[in-house]
Amino acid sequence: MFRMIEDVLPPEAVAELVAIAAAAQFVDGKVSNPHSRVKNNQQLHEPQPAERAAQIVARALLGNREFFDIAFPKAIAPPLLARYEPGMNYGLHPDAAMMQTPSGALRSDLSCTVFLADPASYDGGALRVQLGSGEMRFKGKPGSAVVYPSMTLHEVEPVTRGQRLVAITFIQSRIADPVERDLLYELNEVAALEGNNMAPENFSRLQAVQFNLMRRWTDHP
Ligand SMILES: O=C(O)CCC(=O)C(=O)O
Ligand SMILES: [Fe+2]
Repeated sequence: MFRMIEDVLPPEAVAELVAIAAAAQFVDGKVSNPHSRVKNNQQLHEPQPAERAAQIVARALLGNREFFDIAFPKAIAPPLLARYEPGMNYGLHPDAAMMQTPSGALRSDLSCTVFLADPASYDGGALRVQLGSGEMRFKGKPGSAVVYPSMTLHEVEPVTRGQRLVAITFIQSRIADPVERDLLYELNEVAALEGNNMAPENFSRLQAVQFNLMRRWTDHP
């Protein structure tokens, strides 16, 4: 499932992240993927500002109802600020299945980019997700986020002007299977939208289906 979520971060949070990025040192993005031959960006590596940035973005995502409903998050990797200057890109790649985080290993089911720069302020730099012989391209406004399956091949197109600043993170979902996750999201949405129009006894039966699918499909702790 591919979802753009608007206004994950309020303008003040975007401004704080932009200020953190402006004041901090960025390093070659290869620090976290030393063997990558396609990663050509920069990332924030100074512990204190990186921690503050991660906290702002993680809190906003986990507090966002739409994100919660779509992702069924069990754990998220500390969001990382990444920067692309003219000439930088991140060539076509899949995201690793397992990642180490301070709170343990995480299986990456969903990937997320939170956009922090005004799309008019840079050229290029779209996130392009390959879908067979088709594609989806995302270049969101500041504070918006795109959530997409980590199993896709995707790339960040070369930036040719300005600076692309984003926060990126990876999410382990309580529902590992993408088809099951999307089915339950749809069912929950329809139940939330139409439940009040149903006879109460039918709504209870529908809820039993929602809850029992959740029991069957979620990872056991
Ligand atoms: O910068 C982005 O939007 C995505 C970067 C990416 O694909 C990654 O870090 O794995
Ligand atoms: Fe990626």
